[in-house]
Amino acid sequence: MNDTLAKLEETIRMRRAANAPDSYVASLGRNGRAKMAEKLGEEAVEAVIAAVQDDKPAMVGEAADLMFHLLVLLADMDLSMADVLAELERREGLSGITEKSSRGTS
Ligand SMILES: N=c1c2ncn([C@@H]3O[C@H](COP(=O)(O)OP(=O)(O)OP(=O)(O)O)[C@@H](O)[C@H]3O)c2ncn1[C@@H]1O[C@H](COP(=O)(O)O)[C@@H](O)[C@H]1O
Repeated sequence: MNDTLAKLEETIRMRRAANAPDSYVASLGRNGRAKMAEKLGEEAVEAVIAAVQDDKPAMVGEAADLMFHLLVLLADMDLSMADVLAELERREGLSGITEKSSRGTS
């Protein structure tokens, strides 16, 4: 997994465990999963708006917010980006099989 994502996941895990009052991650944890999911939805909408407006700097910022809030939600569900990447790799493997079979090779 990418180092930046791995480091951020570790920071999120530590902040959740420490539950410090000044930690944004901890405050998301205290507000509960429904609120975390709502936050992810808001960030997704902001990313959609940036894309429709073709605003590349805004898109980079919103995509970063989106990924951060996704990692927070995954952590709350005791999941991680490794689980997501494993699923993407599984799909990549499946598409390889489909491509081969459509070319008539086994
Ligand atoms: N990567 C991030 C990150 N990306 C986005 N955000 C926060 O996510 C929020 C984005 O929501 P909005 O754009 O809606 O802004 P907002 O209205 O201020 O947000 P709310 O108060 O409504 O939640 C902002 O408050 C950002 O600061 C982040 N907050 C923290 N991190 C990372 O998490 C680490 C731990 O943070 P703490 O828990 O605060 O120590 C930090 O060192 C950073 O590496």
